[in-house]
This record gives sequence, C-alpha cells and structure tokens, in this order.
Amino acid sequence: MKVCVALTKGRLEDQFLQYLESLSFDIEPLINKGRKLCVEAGNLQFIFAKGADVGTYVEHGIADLGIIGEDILLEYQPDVFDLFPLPFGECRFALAEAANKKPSLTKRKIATKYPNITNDYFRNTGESVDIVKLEGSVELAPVLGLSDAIVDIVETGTTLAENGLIIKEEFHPLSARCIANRSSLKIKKAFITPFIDALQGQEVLS
Ligand SMILES: Nc1ncnc2c1ncn2[C@@H]1O[C@H](COP(=O)(O)OP(=O)(O)OP(=O)(O)O)[C@@H](O)[C@H]1O
Ligand SMILES: O=P(O)(O)OC[C@H]1O[C@H](OP(=O)(O)OP(=O)(O)O)[C@H](O)[C@@H]1O
Repeated sequence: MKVCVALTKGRLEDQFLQYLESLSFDIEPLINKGRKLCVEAGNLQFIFAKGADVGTYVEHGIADLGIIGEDILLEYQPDVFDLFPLPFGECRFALAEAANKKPSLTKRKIATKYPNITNDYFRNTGESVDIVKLEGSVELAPVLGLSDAIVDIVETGTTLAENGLIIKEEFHPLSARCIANRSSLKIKKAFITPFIDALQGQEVLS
C-alpha cells in the first residue's frame, strides 16, 4: 500500500530533501522531478503543494502525511494530527515597526500574511487594531505607509533590518512539522510507522 506525503513547495521542500538525504534516503527521484507535482519513490508517493494546501490535502485524506510550516498550521488550523517537529524551518513570529516610528494616536493598522495569528495576538494584548492582509513582502507595508506595524515570521532578522524595521515583540518559536491524516494513522499504521520513525531518527530509511 502506498503512503502519500504532501510536501510544502519552496524553502521547506529544499530543507526537507536535505534532511531526507541526511537520513540516507535516495532523493534522486525527488530532485529530478522537473515540473512534476507528484513523484513516486519506493512505497512513498510525494506530492508538492503550497503550505496551506498541504493541510487541506492531509485533512481530506488525499495525503496521509504532510510536511508543513508551523506558522501555516497555526494560521489555517486544518483538522489533522500534529505529529512532531522537524529540525528545520526554524523561525518565530514577530511584531515589528519602523525604527523611527512615533507612537500612534489612532487605531493601528497591522499588515500580515497571518490575520488569525495577528487577531489572537492583539486579543491577548487588549489593543484594538485594523488588520491588512498581504500575501508576501510584508516588510514593505510600514516602509510605504500602508500600515503602522507588521506581524510576520523572522529568522535571521536580516529582512527587517535591511528595511529599517525593528522587533517590538517576538512570540511563538516555530519549525516545520510532520502532520498526519487522522484516519490514515489508524488504517495505514503499519505502512506509515517506518517512515515517521525514520523522520524522528528512530529507524533507518530504505
Ligand atoms: N526566513 C525563514 N526562516 C525559516 N523558515 C521560513 C522562513 N521563511 C519561511 N519559512 C518557512 O517556510 C515556509 C514556506 O515559506 P516559503 O517562503 O517557501 O513560501 P511562502 O512564504 O508561502 O511563499 P510563496 O508564496 O513564494 O510560496 C513558511 O510557511 C515557513 O514555515
Ligand atoms: O529574518 P529573515 O531571515 O530575513 O527571514 C524572514 C523573511 O523570510 C520570509 O519571507 P520569504 O522569503 O518567505 O518571502 P515572503 O515575504 O514573500 O513570504 C518572511 O516573510 C520574512 O520576510
């Protein structure tokens, strides 16, 4: 029986493949896939999707397992089993604003790719804000005056620094996570277990 694994395309895909290689997994078919979005390797089938869609494919049981950023998991909350963290994709959420920003006298505008996370954050602080949803390059928003501040993920801090922004608060350390479809975990347990054990360094992959 095949086990289907949904991988987040892009940055996490590269890091996951490096991690698989470090576990002695033959990543050749995955590297040489060209523009194919579905690749077989032994009894595993890998599909390549955008982060939020990885959660959707796993929730709907199309994929048994998924490799997804914790930021996406927290934002979209798919109904999946969150199995364990992986040792890459490490970053954290941060609230940031322009280094020379004067205190705002009116309701602040916060730009972000993560409206739910941002909403929860400000519900906790008790500050009422307007959230502006962006799809990327969020650091542009305060620079160009679209927002007073941003909530985004930060790793090295380079993007913030090079755009004249400073961190006001950091919250929630994040990493890539391995998630599973709830039914697959029971029905395909015997097939899934060797792979998830290997991902946790408990068994050699073949
Ligand atoms: N600077 C970073 N450091 C560590 N992890 C990161 C960083 N940026 C992104 N990630 C992680 O990698 C995941 C995918 O990020 P990536 O930039 O590849 O895709 P994206 O932001 O959705 O952009 P795109 O729309 O181009 O696919 C994020 O959800 C996050 O978990
Ligand atoms: O702290 P740093 O190491 O600089 O990394 C943080 C940057 O990485 C991510 O952006 P990404 O490259 O995914 O582009 P995006 O903003 O278009 O999503 C994130 O949104 C920050 O912009």
